[in-house]
Amino acid sequence: MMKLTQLVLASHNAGKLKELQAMLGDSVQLRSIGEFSQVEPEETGLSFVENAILKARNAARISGLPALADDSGLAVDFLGGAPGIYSARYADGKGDAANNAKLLDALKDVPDAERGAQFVCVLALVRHADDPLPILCEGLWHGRILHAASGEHGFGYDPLFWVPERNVSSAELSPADKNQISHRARAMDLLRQRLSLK
Ligand SMILES: O=P(O)(O)OP(=O)(O)OP(=O)(O)OC[C@H]1O[C@@H](n2cnc3c(O)ncnc32)[C@H](O)[C@@H]1O
Ligand SMILES: [Mg+2]
Repeated sequence: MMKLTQLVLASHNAGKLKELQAMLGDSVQLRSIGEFSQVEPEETGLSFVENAILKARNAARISGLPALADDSGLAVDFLGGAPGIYSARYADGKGDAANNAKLLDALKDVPDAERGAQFVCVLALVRHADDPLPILCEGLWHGRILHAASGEHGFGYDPLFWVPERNVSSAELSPADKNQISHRARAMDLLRQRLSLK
């Protein structure tokens, strides 16, 4: 693998950029695809892997730089793994607050024992738009869906995600703590190994 000093992050989500740059440290500079284009590609894949590759190729094509994409979401056991790859679009694109309200409603009266869920993160790295061998790394984070939102940190579904190993919601973890144990942290650990960073 060539030495990477600059990567474009194929994401319009500021929360992801912050977390991924913090995890990478100074070794690699992450530039946002927002510097190059405001148009978001349609996420037409049927899996996190397909959507991550699609976003990475699109960003590499637009920027001319090697590209990293993060496709992630929340899979809720009681909902058969939904919202899954549709997590960002769960409430028809109305945003995080609407997504969280819809999830709480879908789990109304569901007891704690049946509220298990996993955050999923797939990172895809392509060296150029037509790269025939994207690097793929995944991470899972097991927890439970709370009955009400709690905490101010993070983004997305963090206020509803109970982290059993810490007894807090993931929005109550400090950013540094979340970045040690999250689905994204696990995927990034693998990516760093693949790239011989560390
Ligand atoms: O596609 P890009 O531009 O990267 O940004 P996005 O926000 O649309 O990202 P996804 O398509 O991967 O959808 C991810 C969804 O899962 C949520 N999500 C992912 N990681 C999360 C985390 O660490 N904490 C809370 N919610 C998370 C996030 O809020 C979105 O609703
Ligand atoms: Mg998206």
